[in-house]
Amino acid sequence: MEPSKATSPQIRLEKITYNYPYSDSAALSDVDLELKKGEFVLLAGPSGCGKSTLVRCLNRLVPEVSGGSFSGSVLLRGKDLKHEKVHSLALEVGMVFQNPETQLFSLTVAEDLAFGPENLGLPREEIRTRVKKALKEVGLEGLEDHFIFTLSGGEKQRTAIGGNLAMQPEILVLDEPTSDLDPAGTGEVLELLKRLNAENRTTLILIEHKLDDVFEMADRMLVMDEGKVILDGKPFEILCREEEKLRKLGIHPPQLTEIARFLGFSPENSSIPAYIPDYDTLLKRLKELLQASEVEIHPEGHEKRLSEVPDPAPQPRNSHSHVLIEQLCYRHEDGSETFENLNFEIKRGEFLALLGHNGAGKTTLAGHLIGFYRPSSGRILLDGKDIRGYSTARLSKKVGYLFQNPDSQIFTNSVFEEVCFGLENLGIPEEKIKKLAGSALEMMELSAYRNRHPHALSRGQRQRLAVASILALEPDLLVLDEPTTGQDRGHIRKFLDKIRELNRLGKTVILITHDMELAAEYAERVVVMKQGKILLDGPTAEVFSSPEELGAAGLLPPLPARLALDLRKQGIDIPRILTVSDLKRFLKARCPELSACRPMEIEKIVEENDGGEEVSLL
Ligand SMILES: Nc1ncnc2c1ncn2[C@@H]1O[C@H](COP(=O)(O)OP(=O)(O)OP(=O)(O)O)[C@@H](O)[C@H]1O
Ligand SMILES: Nc1ncnc2c1ncn2[C@@H]1O[C@H](COP(=O)(O)OP(=O)(O)OP(=O)(O)O)[C@@H](O)[C@H]1O
Repeated sequence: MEPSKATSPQIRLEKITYNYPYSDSAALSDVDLELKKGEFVLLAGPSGCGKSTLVRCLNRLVPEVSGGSFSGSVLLRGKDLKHEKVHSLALEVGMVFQNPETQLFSLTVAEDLAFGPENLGLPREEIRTRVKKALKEVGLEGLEDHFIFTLSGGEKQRTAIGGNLAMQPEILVLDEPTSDLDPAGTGEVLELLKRLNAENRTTLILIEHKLDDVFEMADRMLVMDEGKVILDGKPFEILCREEEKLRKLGIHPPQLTEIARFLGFSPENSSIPAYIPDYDTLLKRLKELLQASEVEIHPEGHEKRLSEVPDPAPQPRNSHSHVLIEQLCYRHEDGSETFENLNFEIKRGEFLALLGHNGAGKTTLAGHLIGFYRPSSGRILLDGKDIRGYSTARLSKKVGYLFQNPDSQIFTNSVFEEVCFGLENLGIPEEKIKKLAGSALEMMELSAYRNRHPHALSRGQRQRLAVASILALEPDLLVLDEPTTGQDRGHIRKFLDKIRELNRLGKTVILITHDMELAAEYAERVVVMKQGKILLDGPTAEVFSSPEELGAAGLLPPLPARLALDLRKQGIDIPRILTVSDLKRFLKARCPELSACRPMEIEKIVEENDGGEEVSLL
């Protein structure tokens, strides 16, 4: 939707500068910004750059609740919000926070959705209608009477979004609303946002680190750094033109733009209008390029060679069992069954990604390894020993468990104390504790915050703190439950590179994630769960070559894997591919002219290859 120049701004921020209490560095610095009604704005920026702080100015959480020193004005439809109270703005500005648990107050899902409308004093019938509609919109029909504390992470996130929808606000701010959702759930929520924006003209501000699913939907992208808005424009243009700058900030381009740009679909030349190619266009372009290069390299035909392409050689594996789960059955207190006779083995030194839809049982399974859950029947062996009699404290020496929500594992009053906490419990000498804690903080780029209260960190910083606390303990088995929430891609990669290094030194890693791109890049084995059962289990390339089975679990292979699969189906000679880097490497080897040409030159190649057919890529 093109923002109309004629309409006056719905929101206007004038010269906003803000410092949190006791903080000498500004979280926001001289921000001027206008948003029009009905705009769909994507707000990106490295972890800690001020995104959450900025949006909290819109409903006066900053500074009314946060305190600190604030200057400048926030105007909503021309009205200065200076004298407004947070609760009075709830009808106008809805906010879905990063951590859904901070905004779920009621006992059951339906009660939580009704909470806002009840506070507005709406008639009973109207409340019922709104709740029913919101339940449907967020896909929680059937779960209305479930207790909030029994919901999986993704189900909680849907409840938080539903609660806001029931309020029908004019402006909806969503802080990483899909970070805990499975790919199918993410698709549903994004469709919903598109509909709200198109049909109700709800102004949307979406904060996201992973841009793949959202950059095409937004009209406008804002990029922040160090408390300032540094880029403002159309998402595809910013992502292509400013790729280097964004990468330096830790904002990685979506896979689609990275591949598109490599293939020459790019608005870098300002005389060319921005054009986002869709999946089929990329597929067609790749097919053309690879067919042309096949004729050159293998004029005799390609069928034979497809079978010659070897799949990645299986990694030699240590056969020593690290985790052995035998006939595991687990029932929650309410009698609902998550596992029935589950069998599963993880070898020492494996890097395994555990995938599955929301509520599949991933967290429940992982929680058994640290004693949060105890089998109803069956047993779990760690290094051949039954852990039945082991306390969680004892298990935590062997198993480093990173919670889905970092706030669940932060106990102390300073960043440094937090990292020392676990080490002290292990009775390690003080000097060694200081050393281990110092290097874990450095690894997670948190040394500058060592004296700060953990809750005065941004969400991404808190997540990194939780990781630092675990890495300092140097456990043999690392269980990372969605460790990427709230992190910018730069920090995610640094962190996972570090985890990979530890894995190469012999640590076993279980990565629970909804991010297929990261699973494809880092894991050597992928296990897919569906409703408490293991649906797929195998080497990563093999699992991501089974789109139908993955689809049954609500998952989709990452874009480069899908492209390669579809090309193979069309008889093109291409091996299994998992990452954009693999795809680029393969294309560079097969079509050397591609890496050498710039966008305008690509246009020429297309004209030549198409033999006169008018297909303009740009
Ligand atoms: N309560 C607080 N007291 C002091 N400083 C704070 C507080 N909350 C946040 N900050 C700091 O303000 C800066 C901006 O934080 P903010 O949460 O707005 O960042 P963000 O861009 O939303 O980060 P993320 O992507 O990690 O959520 C960060 O440097 C953070 O450490
Ligand atoms: N205390 C509980 N009582 C009853 N049911 C529960 C309880 N805790 C979890 N469940 C249910 O068990 C199922 C598995 O939950 P789990 O948190 O393991 O899923 P998950 O695969 O980790 O999901 P997500 O990706 O959303 O985090 C879900 O349907 C959840 O609603």
